Amino acid sequence: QDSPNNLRHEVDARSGNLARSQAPLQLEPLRLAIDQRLLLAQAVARAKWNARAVIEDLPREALVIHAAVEQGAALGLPGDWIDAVFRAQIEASKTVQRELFAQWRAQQVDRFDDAPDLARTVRPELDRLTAQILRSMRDNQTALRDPAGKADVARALGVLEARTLSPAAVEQALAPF
Ligand SMILES: C=C(O[C@@H]1C=C(C(=O)O)C=C[C@H]1O)C(=O)O
Repeated sequence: QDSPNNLRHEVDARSGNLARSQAPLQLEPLRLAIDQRLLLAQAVARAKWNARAVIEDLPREALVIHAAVEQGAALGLPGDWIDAVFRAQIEASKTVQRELFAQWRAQQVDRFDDAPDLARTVRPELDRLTAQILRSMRDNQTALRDPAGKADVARALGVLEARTLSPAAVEQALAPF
């Protein structure tokens, strides 16, 4: 109740910084969804490794972006913003996958016993995360698009479990924010 966060907002309110006190950042759902999407790249990579498939699937990428832009429009989100955010998530996912493939090639991994089904299991989960990312973008649209709030947003989103997997991928995923 008296968390540093609440105290900070009280101080802001008393000093007349109402805009800020009325709109505390609620970026935890967005942070989690971005993190989960990146972590899922491990499952994607395993499925592709077992199938001897290539990492990049441009028709699927176009579908992901198209669906996100359409769903985002229904939530009142601008298409160019959605486009940039999802292109970044896709590039980040491919970075994780490429790094894993490089490791597995070096270790001469043959096949995994426990690779998930990409189309039936993993992609539906990615689609669910797309919806979650869009909802939290809608819920925090003002804060996320305010250039003055960049540092706060970066702090709120910055700690991702996926960083242990690939710091480079995390940088890519967070770049549009
Ligand atoms: C995650 C995948 O790998 C790549 C990344 C994609 C994504 O992040 O949505 C889509 C297609 C692929 O280029 C996938 O194939 O589903």
